[in-house]
Amino acid sequence: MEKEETAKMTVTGATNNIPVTETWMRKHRLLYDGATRHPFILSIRQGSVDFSSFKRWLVIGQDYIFVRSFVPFVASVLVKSCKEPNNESDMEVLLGGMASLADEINWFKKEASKYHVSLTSVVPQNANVTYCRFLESLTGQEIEYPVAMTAFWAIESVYQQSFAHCLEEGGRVPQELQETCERWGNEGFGAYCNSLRDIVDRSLQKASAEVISKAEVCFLSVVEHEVEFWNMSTGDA
Ligand SMILES: Cc1ncc(CO)c(N)n1
Repeated sequence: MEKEETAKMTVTGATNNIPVTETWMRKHRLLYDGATRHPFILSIRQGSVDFSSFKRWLVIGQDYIFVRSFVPFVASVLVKSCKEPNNESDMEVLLGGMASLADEINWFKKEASKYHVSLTSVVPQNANVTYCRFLESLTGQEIEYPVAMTAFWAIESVYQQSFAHCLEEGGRVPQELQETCERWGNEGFGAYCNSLRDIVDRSLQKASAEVISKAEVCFLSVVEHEVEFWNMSTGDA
């Protein structure tokens, strides 16, 4: 084995046949599950969630604010992807992501009017403000493509896997939250997350050890922000 390869392996723990994202998932499983199996998510799955005005305000109002900040971040990733070699399929996947965000924004508006949540007067909670700032910090030109892509994949995947878990056999999702769970937990969204993951793994194959470890740190930050996002459901975040 070449010296350089050995160094790379030490940093990432990756071997030739295990994708980097898979090594992260194994290494950080507990933390990751802390997000996808958060007590709030489990309460949705078990049907014990109290979908009172406060929870609606969280799932609709706070997430609407998050998604609005997510759009410029995704746009910045799209711009980066255009400068990558062999970018055609990346661009298409990211454009698809943009289209689904447009759809999401409409859905939030529809839900908001159904439940009489005023989207323009929702005040972002601290955890949300911090998360949105984190997204903004990742839009700069100096952020490498694999690092930004890692954040993008992690943000979408945590959400997809959380809501997919609610829909798995044995769940008792309340009727009013069924559509929410299906929106992010459906198989198509899962396939989209896998495409994002493949882009991350491919872009990391060519990356330096420094970029790979930056991407790993970024992955961990996303998971922590997701946990904090759901911690808002207890009202003392
Ligand atoms: C907090 C949060 N994370 C991820 C997503 C996925 O789009 C979302 N809508 N909200």
